[in-house]
Amino acid sequence: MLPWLMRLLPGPHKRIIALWGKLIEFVGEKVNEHKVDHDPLNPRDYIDCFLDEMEKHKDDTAAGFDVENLCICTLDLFVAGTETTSTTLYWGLLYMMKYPEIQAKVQQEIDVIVGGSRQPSVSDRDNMPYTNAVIHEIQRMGNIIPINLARTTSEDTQIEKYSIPKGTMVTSNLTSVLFDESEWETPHSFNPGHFLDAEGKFRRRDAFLPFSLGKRVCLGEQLARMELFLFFSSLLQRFTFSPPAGVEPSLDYNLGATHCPQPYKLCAVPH
Ligand code: HEM
Repeated sequence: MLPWLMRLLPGPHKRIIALWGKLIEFVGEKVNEHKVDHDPLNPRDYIDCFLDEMEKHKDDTAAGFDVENLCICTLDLFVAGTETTSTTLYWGLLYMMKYPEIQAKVQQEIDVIVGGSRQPSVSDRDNMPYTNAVIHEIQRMGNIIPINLARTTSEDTQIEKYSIPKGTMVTSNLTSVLFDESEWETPHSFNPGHFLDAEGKFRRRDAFLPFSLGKRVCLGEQLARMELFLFFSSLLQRFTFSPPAGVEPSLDYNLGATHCPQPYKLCAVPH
């Protein structure tokens, strides 16, 4: 927001800007290393593929394939893909401590479908509707990006009676959808039943939008969903999580880059 103003104003954000610069520099070094042995016939990763695109579009400066963009996009993947998934797992373990009966039902499903002799795999997910529903409910209640990311309108836009001029910063309120009282049976309670039909089969819900939607929907949605399933089910396969004796798990949160539970202690007892 107002990047030119932020650069001029003194304050703690200066440190963030400086550290961000260092990270960009680090990625720049990696890009240079890639250039040394880059083989267009054998791209090894995202940086190699981007370098190929740069070569293809070298006469089209408007295409956006330049080193600066490559560094920022590479860093975006790390920034967008780490704290989001870990914060969701923090909420997940917290809710499992708070609702031990739900945790026990997830473990029961894991025991039946996966057993103890192998790790869960993504192909198990379709056979584990309860676990899947619990993960969806963790994401709904966790609501880790409550007002989504800031975007800018690329053209004059009319939404019902509202005219939004080109170049306006807009954010969409994901909280209003994830807790919509006309969509969810018990919007403010942790209830995996939101994602289960009468027969206990998994059911999708249109108002489940933690990854947003549309053209700028989360690029990593499929990866994140895989990670959440694998980490969550593997952890519960091996451990039962409970609060330390005499502690009532608290849903208090910090609101920073994400909506995150306050640091908490848990006991992990082998299952
Ligand atoms: C639980 C995990 C995650 C959640 C809840 C989440 C949520 C979101 C949301 C709400 C947006 C903004 C969409 C919009 O502006 O309308 C977004 C964007 C994005 N996410 Fe995720 N995300 C998660 C994990 C990941 C992962 C694992 C990656 C990749 C490694 C990733 C990469 C991105 C990128 C690159 C964007 C920007 C897309 C663009 O600007 O077009 N995310 N994410």
